[in-house]
This record gives sequence, C-alpha cells and structure tokens, in this order.
Amino acid sequence: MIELEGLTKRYGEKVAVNNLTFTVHPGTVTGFLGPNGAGKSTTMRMMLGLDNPTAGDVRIDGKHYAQLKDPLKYIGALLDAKAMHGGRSAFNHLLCLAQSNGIPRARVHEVLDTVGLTAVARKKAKGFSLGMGQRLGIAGALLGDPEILMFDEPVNGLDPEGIHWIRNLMKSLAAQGRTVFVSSHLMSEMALTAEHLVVIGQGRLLADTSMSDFIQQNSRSYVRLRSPQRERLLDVLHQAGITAVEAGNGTLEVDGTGPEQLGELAAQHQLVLHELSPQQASLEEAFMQLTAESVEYHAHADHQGPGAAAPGPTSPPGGTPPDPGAGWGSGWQQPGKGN
Ligand SMILES: Nc1ncnc2c1ncn2[C@@H]1O[C@H](COP(=O)(O)OP(=O)(O)OP(=O)(O)O)[C@@H](O)[C@H]1O
Repeated sequence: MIELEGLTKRYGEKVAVNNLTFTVHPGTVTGFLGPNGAGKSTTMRMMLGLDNPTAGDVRIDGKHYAQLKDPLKYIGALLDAKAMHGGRSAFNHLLCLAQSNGIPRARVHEVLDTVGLTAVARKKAKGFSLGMGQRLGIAGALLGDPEILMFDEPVNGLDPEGIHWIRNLMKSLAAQGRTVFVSSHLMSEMALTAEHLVVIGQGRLLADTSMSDFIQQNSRSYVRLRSPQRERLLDVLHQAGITAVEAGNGTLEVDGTGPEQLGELAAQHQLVLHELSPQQASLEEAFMQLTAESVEYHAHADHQGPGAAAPGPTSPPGGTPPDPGAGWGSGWQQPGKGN
C-alpha cells in the first residue's frame, strides 16, 4: 500500500501540497482527482522520491522510496511518457531500466508484447506518437511486475481501443490484488475504472471515499416524471405533500421520494406515466460540485472571440465551466446533457 501522512510541499510562497494524509489500498483501482494545479503530479512525484516533501511522509509498503532495493519490483509508475531518451529504441529503453533493477531481459519482450509495441520495438522512441509513448511508459511501469502501480493521465493520447485496453489492464491488475493509483481528467473514464477516489483541491484533501458514495454525497439524485395528465399528476403529488419542480419539456422533477412510491401513487389515481426514471448525477457533475471552490484556472466563455485573451495553458481542457461565483453549483448541469 501507499501511505501518506501530513505530506506537504511548498515552492516558495506556493503550497502545492498541503498536509495530505491518506492510504491507497491494494485490490482496488483508486482514482486521484483534482482540478488543474491541485497538486496531483507533485504528490505523485513525492511518492516516487522525485521531490522531497517540505513536511510529512510518504511510504511504499512501509518504506521510503529511496530505501527500496530494485524499486521497479515494488512500484511501477507512468508519470511523464516523454521523459525518456528519445534516441534509444523502445527495446533498449526498457532494457536499460531492466538491467538497473535486476530484471531479466526476457521480461522486456513480455511487456512490449503486453502493450502492443513488439512490432516497433527497435524503432527510436523519439519517432513515437503520443499514444505509442504512453504505451512505452506503461510497459516501463509493468517491467518489474510490481505490486503497486501508479499512472498519471495514462489514457492521454490513446485511441479508443487503447483506452479500453488500459481500463481493463488497470482493473485486472487490481483484481490480482495489486495497488493501482491513477490520475485522470477524463471523468467518464474514471467513472468506469476506479472504485475508490481521492480528491484534492489546492493541495488539500477534499474526499477519500468510494466512487458511489462520492457521487451520492456530492450531487443531487431525483426522479423525473412525465405524464400526458400533467396537471392531475401535479395535484396528486401536491395532495400527498410531495414537491415537484417543472423542468421544461413537460417533465417534472421530484427530490426525496423514490420511484416506487411515485409509481404506486400514480397507479392509485389511474394516471398514465410516460416516464418515471431515477436520475443520478455523473462523476463529472459531482466532481465539479465538490471542487468548484478550489478551481484556480477558469476560462470564460463570454470573453472569447476575436481579440479576447486566450485561456492560459492550464485552463481546463475541452470545456469552459462556469465561474463558481456565477452560480456554478448544485443547480449547474452540462449544456445539452439531459439529467
Ligand atoms: N517545480 C515547481 N516550482 C514551482 N511551483 C511548482 C512546481 N511544480 C509545481 N508547482 C506548482 O504547484 C502547484 C501544483 O502543481 P501540480 O503540477 O502538482 O498540479 P496537478 O494537480 O498535477 O495539475 P494538472 O492537473 O494541471 O497537471 C501548481 O500551482 C504548480 O504551479
């Protein structure tokens, strides 16, 4: 397992990681989430001894990384897929890693095969696409057959087949009893892969919980109703003391009453329902709800256009979430996403 206790990292005035205490357990995929600049990479670097904590401690199976003999046999990591000698072939890159960690040469062939790079094993890594580089980085993480694996944005640059493959790989590694710790900004992917979540914002721990509890605790669940006898349905609900909110397109939303009770009520009054569906927010919505206060880098949709300042390089990719100060909270939903 990986244990963090009071882990803190300062860069001058900036507190990148602030007193983090949590444990990453074996046998499950733990997702590591946080907005841009939250401190995820810094935390992972400290786990691997690449950065020294200002305060606190991180232990890998009870030891500091530097105390591990042949560390690749304990923990394999993909942090930055580009951090390799581009002039070396994929095979030689992995062979160097293997030789410095007492790993047999045959294992290099095995991991190249696992990640699907056997055909390009003799090609120089600098000619690799982003996705091929990711695969090579993952091969390096698997090389020592370690019990602990850590991946920073592993699906970055992978094609759909590659994303599917890495998802199944992580799940099967966890099913073998290994500790799998993975960061990603792709919430839909994380929702399919991780069972447990650690969420940080501005260096601080915001949540350490199961995926299902996280979504339940940080989002609204409700039942959506649609009926051709809408007015009568509203009356019946009102008489039963149930509040329904009109949600457009003739639909009603009810909080705090289950679909069973609503369905039975409608049946008692012989009301026709065209829809009776429990709604649960997505991981993305729950994540944005929890971290809204901790988002440091905002893009502003209404300031874009000719002559407008471009969003900074650390702006959230692929979207322009509303400013929390402008009502980005529990009521906010993704445009065009029926909820
Ligand atoms: N070497 C450094 N010197 C100064 N500040 C740093 C350094 N490394 C990281 N930081 C700062 O620490 C904070 C946390 O950065 P970090 O890269 O760990 O965040 P992150 O959660 O991985 O972000 P992202 O999701 O954008 O990759 C940021 O404000 C960053 O600017």
